Amino acid sequence: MGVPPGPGQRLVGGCQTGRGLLPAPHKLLPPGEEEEEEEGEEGACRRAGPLLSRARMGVCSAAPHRCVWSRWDPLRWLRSFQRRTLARSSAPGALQQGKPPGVPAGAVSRPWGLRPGGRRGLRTAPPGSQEVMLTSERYGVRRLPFSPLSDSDLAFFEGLMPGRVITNPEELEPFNVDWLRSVRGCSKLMLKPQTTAEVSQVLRYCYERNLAVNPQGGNTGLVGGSIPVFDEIILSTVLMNRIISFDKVSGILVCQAGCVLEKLNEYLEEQGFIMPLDLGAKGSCHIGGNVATNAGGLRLLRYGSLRGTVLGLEVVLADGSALDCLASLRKDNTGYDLKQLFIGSEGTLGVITAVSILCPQKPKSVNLAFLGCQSFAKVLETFTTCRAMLGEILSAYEFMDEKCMELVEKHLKLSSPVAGSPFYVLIETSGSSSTHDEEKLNNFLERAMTSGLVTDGTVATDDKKIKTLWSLRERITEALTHDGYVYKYDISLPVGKLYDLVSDTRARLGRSAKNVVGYGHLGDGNLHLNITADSYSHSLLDAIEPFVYEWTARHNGSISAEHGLGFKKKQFIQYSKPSEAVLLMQRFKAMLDPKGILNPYKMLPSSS
Ligand SMILES: O=C(O)CC[C@@H](O)C(=O)O
Ligand SMILES: [Zn+2]
Repeated sequence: MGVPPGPGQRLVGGCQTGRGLLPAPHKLLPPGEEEEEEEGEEGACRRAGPLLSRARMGVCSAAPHRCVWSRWDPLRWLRSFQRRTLARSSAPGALQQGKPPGVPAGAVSRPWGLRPGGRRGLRTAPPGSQEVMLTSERYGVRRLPFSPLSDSDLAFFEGLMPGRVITNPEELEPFNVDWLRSVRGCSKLMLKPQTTAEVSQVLRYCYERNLAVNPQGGNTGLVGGSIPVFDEIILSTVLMNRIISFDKVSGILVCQAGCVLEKLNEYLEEQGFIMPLDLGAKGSCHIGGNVATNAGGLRLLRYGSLRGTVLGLEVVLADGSALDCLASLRKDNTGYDLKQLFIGSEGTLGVITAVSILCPQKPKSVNLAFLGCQSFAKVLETFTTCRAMLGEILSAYEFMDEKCMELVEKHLKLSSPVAGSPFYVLIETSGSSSTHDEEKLNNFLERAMTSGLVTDGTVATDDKKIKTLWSLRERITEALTHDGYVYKYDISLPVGKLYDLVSDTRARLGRSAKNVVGYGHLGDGNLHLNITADSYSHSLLDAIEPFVYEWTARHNGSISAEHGLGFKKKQFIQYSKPSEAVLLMQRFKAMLDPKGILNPYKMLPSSS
């Protein structure tokens, strides 16, 4: 299904390097330009769709095959894009079966570089083989007076869930260290319940015995919230992975907390639906953990936060009592909305065992534009323009700076089809009519290019290319871990100020940091400021904190947009919440967990 070349244009077919053929059209060359043949091995070129490039020549070094793109008139391309849209819309059965970002059904991604099944393991070379320092030593934490684990405790748990009681230190190791290799605990026991009743029995026992418990999902958190600080018992949701029900009429899914986000999405896609959230960690993270941290991710701009899409929860409280608020209703105004207390409570108030969640229809048409901007002001103006012109079909607006792209290329060997700009934006549309969506996207792109908001770019409309482009953004976190020790900041700010924090931090740290990068969910006003160094250093940390938090508070931002406070940020909550609010949170904690056994040392400051 080729696309007819526009007047004066020659269509250059797929990358014809032996057997590896990219579906035509691969690229469009203006008249008079010769395609440069590059030496390359067999294989498919991973470059995304047609390029919008202003007078530039570059080489896509996607291994193992290399291809070339050439000088190019964006408007000519746009016109050809419009013609294709029209041609497609008049063809029978022209609806494009687009896919949302992420992996095609059946494929297993390795987000965060994780192996499935909750075991950490890097897709690429490990970021560092050094031993991770114990959190208690690095941060000077004192153990609270919980009971130590006894042989009779082990005998009780073994009797309760035979074969699902892990005590082997080697087996426990990956669950005692976070994926970033920045915090480490020394738990001697991990339990793998399968049912809510088992979670209930475990907690009842722990509560009576005064044993501390660390709930853990896919262990993909970035603030040390799911790793024990001392010897807390790890309560894993890994075997609680059953889908309980899905109602195709309402789109409401009910499932256990340990279901992996990507698996849920695959299950829903088969029924014509998707999960309302999508994260880089989707291949490993558990829905219970997503809800416990109120994870945001890449689709929040379109489908809103979990505070809106989660309709009900089942939670086991610290004393073992189960709270069944697993409603599957869009509307329910009977009393306080208790589930909201547990969403984002990071396992400190109860253990989420099941979730009821509202899922949107799978969009029939998805397009992705990856564009280069010459300044952050242009990134902002591009956002306001696309929001106005794309309206309801806009489903993601992500940005990243050139440093991010450099690191993704350097450490992961991914190649970007668009280069040479200080900023990049990724704009996704999701809708129900490809003709309508492409027309809107065309109009927007034309405006963005003719007005100079965007100087370079590419557009993808098929699943594979969309996925390739998304990985440039989704794998930044992974690339950063290969750059050294990473200091992470997940900040909400008035969108106009978003990048000032990156520039100010860069200027402040000078050469003491290896790299200071900024990227994130611009459409949600969420910046991911990441700083890398060869290794962890107290003095660098002192130069960053509390500077970043003070800066954020001064600009009315939040020091945790979507990652939570976990262990690493809990002492800084006052930069975003007044002391009265923190006090009230501590009172809720004391009421629901009077002995403080649930995820101790996390989220709330040690003393107010
Ligand atoms: O690594 C980070 O700082 C951000 C991770 C994640 O929230 C993302 O948006 O990619
Ligand atoms: Zn994020």
